Amino acid sequence: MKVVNSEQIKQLDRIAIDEFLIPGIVLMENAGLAVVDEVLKSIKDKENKEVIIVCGMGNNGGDGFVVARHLLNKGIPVKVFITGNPADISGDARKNYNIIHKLNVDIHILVGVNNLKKFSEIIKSSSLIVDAIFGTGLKREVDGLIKEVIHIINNSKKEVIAIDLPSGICADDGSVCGIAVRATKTVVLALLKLGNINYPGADYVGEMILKDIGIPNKAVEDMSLNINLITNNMVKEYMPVRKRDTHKGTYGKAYIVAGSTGMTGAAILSCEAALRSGAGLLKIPVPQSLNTIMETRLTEAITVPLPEFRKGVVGISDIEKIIKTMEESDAIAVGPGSGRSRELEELLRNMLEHTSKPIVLDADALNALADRKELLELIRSKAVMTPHEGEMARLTGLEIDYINNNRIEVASEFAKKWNVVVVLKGARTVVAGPKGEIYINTTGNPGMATAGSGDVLTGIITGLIAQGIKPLNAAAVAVYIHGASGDLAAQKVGEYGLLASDIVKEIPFAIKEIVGR
Ligand SMILES: NC(=O)C1=CN([C@@H]2O[C@H](COP(=O)(O)OP(=O)(O)OC[C@H]3O[C@@H](n4cnc5c(N)ncnc54)[C@H](OP(=O)(O)O)[C@@H]3O)[C@@H](O)[C@H]2O)[C@@H](O)CC1
Ligand SMILES: Nc1ncnc2c1ncn2[C@@H]1O[C@H](COP(=O)(O)OP(=O)(O)O)[C@@H](O)[C@H]1O
Ligand SMILES: [K+]
Repeated sequence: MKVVNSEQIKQLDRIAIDEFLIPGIVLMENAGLAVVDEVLKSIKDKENKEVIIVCGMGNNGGDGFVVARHLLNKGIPVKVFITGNPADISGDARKNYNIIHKLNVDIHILVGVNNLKKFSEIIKSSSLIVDAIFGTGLKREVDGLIKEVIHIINNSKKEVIAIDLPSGICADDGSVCGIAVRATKTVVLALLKLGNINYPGADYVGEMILKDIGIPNKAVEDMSLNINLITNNMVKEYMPVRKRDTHKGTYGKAYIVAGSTGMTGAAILSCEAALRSGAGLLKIPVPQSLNTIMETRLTEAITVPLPEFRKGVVGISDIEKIIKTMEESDAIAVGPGSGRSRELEELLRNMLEHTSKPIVLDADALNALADRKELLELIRSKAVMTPHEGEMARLTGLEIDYINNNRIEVASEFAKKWNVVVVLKGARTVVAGPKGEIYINTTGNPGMATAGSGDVLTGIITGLIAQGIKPLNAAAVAVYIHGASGDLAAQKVGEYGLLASDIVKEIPFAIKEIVGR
């Protein structure tokens, strides 16, 4: 599903109007009608049906005027509040204002303190508020009278239906521009905006309903939009069908280089997650002294004991064996719980130099790359890097705050620069491909902010690549499954006590629920 920023929706709007000759007022009519549907649903069982519509001076306000007209026609009592001088309304919004003016709709103009008091009183006795102050045209901090208006709306505790975006949320990144309406429901028009799904905006939208307003699909296709929301359908499309006449070799061999003394758990979580995601076979190189514990904990994996660099850390004295196993595999991962050492850097250098196989780089492998940036040059192709913002900061030298405020741009620039797939983890994980492809994930919950959760993700990505899914798609599908597994786990144990191992246990059930098998 496509996601747009304010510039892209403006451009799409222009294409629909100028190239496909759909009058803007028709789109506005469709937008208003889409909102009316939702308003009627909401007030259906209410005795008091009075609807307050708060309109701004742009097209979002224009949508609000259309809503007013149709509600009036259905006998619903409506009051319209306008946040400025109606003389300043122009274009299609002006036409719709003129119509409701002619129809003698009860229109109030919001100016001055007394006026706000009246507004506050009137909404107390209403049933529902429609927020049509700002949509994608919000440009600067909200202040003055409109700030007060939004404050009153939020304090009213009334049900609020926002048109397109809760007013005050920036369409481009979900930031709050001073203050924003806390909506119960947001009717999103035509396409999802980044502001609807990115935090903190996502916390303000309430229930999100996406409505068609008649923009031709062809116009959307012609724009080759690059930002996508990962959906159930995408996962269904890419998860391989398990045909009857197959065997474990069909589903690929994974090779996970992970774990060291004190961090065997990371290896176990990654390995179990890869197997629970459907990989046919899994091998793990193990420092000799840890072999017994790994064998005891990993029933289904094959451990490959190797000489140690120091106790509990895989050495590279038998690098040929590592390279051979690596090349016999379909997907490789390196890093979870590997520990930071010169030896790991050398191991990684050898792996990157010798492999032609897709490789997932996580945790200590990312630290090694941050410490020795020249190793990044060795990544030739098909690598998936899974940094959280801290690891991304070390890799790029950027401030964490900057990364968090520009997650898509940072992930995408890095992916393009190094020709890799980047999974920038967090509350809205961004998956970026080397050609500018972007996938955003909305599954998952804060219970997943727990030790080992990222190791599970690495296992899922590796397991999916082993099954033949291309790295970019595997990364996108994996973050969705990872989040969905975390959501199932949270349903059972809540968010506080959720452990990474709870996420692993839910992987098969999440896949079954999404894929249906
Ligand atoms: N895309 C589509 O296909 C369709 C889109 N449609 C709808 O149009 C919406 C976009 O409309 P839009 O572009 O007119 O912008 P909108 O959100 O109404 O805001 C602009 C107004 O707000 C003002 N303003 C801005 N910031 C401010 C601030 N901080 N404080 C105070 N004022 C501020 C700004 O004033 P200015 O900066 O110009 O002085 C201007 O007056 C979109 O979300 C959807 O609902 C549908 O009608 C059908 C088809
Ligand atoms: N609030 C949240 N909502 C959704 N997912 C989250 C949230 N917090 C963390 N996660 C997910 O949990 C994982 C944490 O990974 P990471 O920070 O690497 O943990 P660790 O290093 O302990 O394994 C990431 O996939 C991240 O996207
Ligand atoms: K709005």
